[in-house]
Amino acid sequence: MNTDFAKYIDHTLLKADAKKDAIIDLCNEAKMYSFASVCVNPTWVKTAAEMLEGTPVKVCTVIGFPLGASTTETKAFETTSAIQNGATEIDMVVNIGALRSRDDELVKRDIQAVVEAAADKAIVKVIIETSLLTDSEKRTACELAVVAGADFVKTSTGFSTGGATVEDVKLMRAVVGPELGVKASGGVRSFEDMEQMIEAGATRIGASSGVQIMNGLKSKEDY
Ligand SMILES: O=C[C@H](O)COP(=O)(O)O
Repeated sequence: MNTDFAKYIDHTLLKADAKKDAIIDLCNEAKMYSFASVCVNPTWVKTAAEMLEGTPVKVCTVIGFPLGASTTETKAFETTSAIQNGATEIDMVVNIGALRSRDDELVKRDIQAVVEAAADKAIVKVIIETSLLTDSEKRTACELAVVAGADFVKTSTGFSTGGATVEDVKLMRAVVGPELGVKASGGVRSFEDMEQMIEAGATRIGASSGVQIMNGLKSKEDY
């Protein structure tokens, strides 16, 4: 386990009403704590990239977010545009309806289009939205993400009926094997939550509570 816990965290602000000041604060916090990335909506990628230029903090954005119901062409265009604006991490939402309809070919093609658009300029994490899926659908989504060439699978948007659970992270890790990334996101609020997700197999944490999580670590160390 990497004990540099900050490097697990994608410091996230995806709320629709997030103002520019809040995005600037997010970037400053990410620099201060040396988080892995900031995760912002596409409209804020350019601002974040300018603020974080020359720092190790990456710019992550979301594609087909939060429903996953955009067309494949739209997701590919969003990806190209985000990369042009400075994103190097792409968190796409899988086509949940197609997955649940067992249209595995569309689900795979959708992911492949984003992977191809990202090429060697960005990594791709596939949000499968576990709270809406059966365990069998979770497994299928992870298998298709692997076949389609994704770099990570990710539990949740944080905008649906539920977030990350230890059981789902374990299931996803078991399906994708030891090499692919697994990102736990949605409802990770404390250092203890993060530790449990890492123990279960998560290699990245998506959280809007990144500072709170790190303060929890500090309290533990000071104890
Ligand atoms: O990773 C993306 C999620 O929206 C973060 O969810 P959260 O706000 O519950 O931490």
